[in-house]
Amino acid sequence: MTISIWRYSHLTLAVSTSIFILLAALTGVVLAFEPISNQLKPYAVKDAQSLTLDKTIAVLKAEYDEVIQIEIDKNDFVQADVITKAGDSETFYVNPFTGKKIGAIIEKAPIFKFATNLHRSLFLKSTGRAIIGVVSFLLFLMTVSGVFLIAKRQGGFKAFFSKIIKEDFNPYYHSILGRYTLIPIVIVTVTGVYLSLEKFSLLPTDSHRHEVVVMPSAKALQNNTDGFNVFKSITLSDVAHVEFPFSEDEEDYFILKLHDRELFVNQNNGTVVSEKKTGFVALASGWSLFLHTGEGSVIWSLVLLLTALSILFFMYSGFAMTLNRRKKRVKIENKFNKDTAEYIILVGSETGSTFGFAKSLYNALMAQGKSVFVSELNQYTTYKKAKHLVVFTATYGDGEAPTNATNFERLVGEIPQQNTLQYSVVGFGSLAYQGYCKYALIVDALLQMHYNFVPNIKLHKIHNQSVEAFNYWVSAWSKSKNLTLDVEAPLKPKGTKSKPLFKVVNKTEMNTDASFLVELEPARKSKFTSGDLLSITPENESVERLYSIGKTDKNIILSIKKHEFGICSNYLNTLKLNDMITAEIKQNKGFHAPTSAKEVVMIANGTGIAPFLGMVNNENRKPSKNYLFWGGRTKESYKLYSKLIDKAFNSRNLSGIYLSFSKEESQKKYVQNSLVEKEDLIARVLKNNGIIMICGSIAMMNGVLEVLENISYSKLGKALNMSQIKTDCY
Ligand SMILES: Cc1cc2nc3c(=O)[nH]c(=O)nc-3n(C[C@H](O)[C@H](O)[C@H](O)COP(=O)(O)O)c2cc1C
Repeated sequence: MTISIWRYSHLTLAVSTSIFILLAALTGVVLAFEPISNQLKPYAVKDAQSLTLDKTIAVLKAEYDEVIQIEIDKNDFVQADVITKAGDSETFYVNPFTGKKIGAIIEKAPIFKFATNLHRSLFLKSTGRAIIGVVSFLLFLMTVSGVFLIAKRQGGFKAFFSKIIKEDFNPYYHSILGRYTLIPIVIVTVTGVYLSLEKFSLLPTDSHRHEVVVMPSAKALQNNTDGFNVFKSITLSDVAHVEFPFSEDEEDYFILKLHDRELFVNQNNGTVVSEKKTGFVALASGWSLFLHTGEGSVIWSLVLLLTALSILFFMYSGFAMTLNRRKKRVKIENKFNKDTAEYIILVGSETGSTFGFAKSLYNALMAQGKSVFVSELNQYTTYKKAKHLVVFTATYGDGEAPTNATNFERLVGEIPQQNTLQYSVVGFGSLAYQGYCKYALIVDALLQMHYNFVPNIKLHKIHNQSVEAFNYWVSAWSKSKNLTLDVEAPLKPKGTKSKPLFKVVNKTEMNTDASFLVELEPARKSKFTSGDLLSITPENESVERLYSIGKTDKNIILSIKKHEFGICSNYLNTLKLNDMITAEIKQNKGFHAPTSAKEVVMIANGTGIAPFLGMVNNENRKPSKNYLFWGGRTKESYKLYSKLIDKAFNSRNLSGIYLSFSKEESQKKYVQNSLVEKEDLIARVLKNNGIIMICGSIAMMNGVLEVLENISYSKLGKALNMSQIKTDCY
């Protein structure tokens, strides 16, 4: 199978640099903590940034015998190198307002020293630095190829930021995180390369020179530095470093390294003798260092930390995806060649799973003694003896051809066949995408228009590699060919998570309201309770349908109303005993039976009774008094549930049941009417902090809430307390 150039580059770069990137990312995680821990030290003095330099110089001169230099680091800590009054030479952090010492210089912790060395040079000095520089560049290239892969996956650059459809955990989060960390990774890699180039002196040299501003005057105009205008106009936020004059010689200047320029200042009169602007290269070096290390900024250090962690995740998920793709790749060893086979199977596949289906068909046909040849759509060529063509193709991007099918359209136009072939196209896709099986439609149209091909059976689409849908196509196709094929389901790659299976252990007949009960037994041990939801997505459908679960023993009870055009209810109605279905249990904590209330009122209409059937038959529930109000059409409707209700009564789990029938001649009442009749009971439950649970239609819920509100006002003199109400209505 051809893999795209972008994926190939991305993977090759990842494999070839993996060990270095792993080391760089791991040490990057550690190093991100260094600026954070430094920033948390208490040496930054409030408002120091707006203090003017003349003030700091003055206090330092008064406090110490001699000041050699001051430096303001990335953390805004002011460092002074002084000779103390006791004659000692010392360097420490000072308070720039008072000149007093506030702490000793931070020693780099051994862990940070170790991580820095490993990160910068792998302990290999210049060789290591060069390797890291190159790896940084390769990581940048990997980011670029990653951008192209995301664009391809999304169906173009325009859709780069549109919603990513979740198929599996690794590809999904690889792409999602890739989009979030794209800019930080570009910054980290580009600055990494820049810093390496700087170390090897490969950057252009700074062309700026010191320019004389005022010639030094021989006459001392003023010998009072704190009065110098130039120092008054500079705040500490501008300063990186100040070197004090070494002697009283007029040729010895104050050397001020500011962020954007360097100044020489006459020590006697304060005139700026010469000035040098900071060049672009030096500015870029400063920015590169900051952006690469995060020094001085907790927020940027956190961004760098997350970026390094993401790189580790990319490595894990990228390799997991590659392994998974390899597992999916199916090898087919053709026993016949393209010119001797009667049956040709052409496959369009991006991640390999479609080959599994092709292999199943290949094996089944070979077992029948047929001559078969399997190949990729991009390998389309002439087939001398072929009479039947089957195309199995996935769709990728957003309705585009998978990578091994991109040339098919051209090839099919260029290459004529000797025979006329009967063809059938099967599309493998996902309903989650707008262009569901779109490429299969294109292939089908191309073959339809081609004079060498006649349709056999119409295009068949398969959602999410459904084996059932595949079997359905096999039986239709083999019937059209007068074949009896025994097709084995393609093996799912190891590690593919399949949805849980449930066995149908009971199913009632449909009653007069087209309602029925289904009892399902989970194939695997499952944790769920009444009130949770069961999500069912019928084959070939993308939209899930949620049903409220009633739990009896270890099984699930569903109450279903069959709607004329309801896909899911019709599907469930076709189930027979011992059929297996796939479904997912979804927790619905908001509708679990209360654990502490002494009295519970359960109100339902129609199939909304399902969770209550489970709750009132749960032997393990803490004893509470349960009252069930149910509304249906006729007495006949109720028969569906009567057995389970009687059981609950007999085991004393149900204290009262109040039925209302809307279509019964003798009654004609709704569940709301029963509530009004039992308003004393309702008021008592509300008053005693009981819980009222409602399940069924929204219309019923609205009517019921109105009645409850009225009862609360009239009987308790207050508004209904909604924290006592739980609903699950649709
Ligand atoms: C990134 C991505 C894009 C996809 N785009 C589409 C699409 O546009 N239309 C569609 O029907 N299926 C789409 N699919 C679903 C695949 O076609 C489907 O899962 C198919 O069975 C994969 O087959 P393969 O493993 O042989 O490539 C897409 C899947 C992925 C991962």
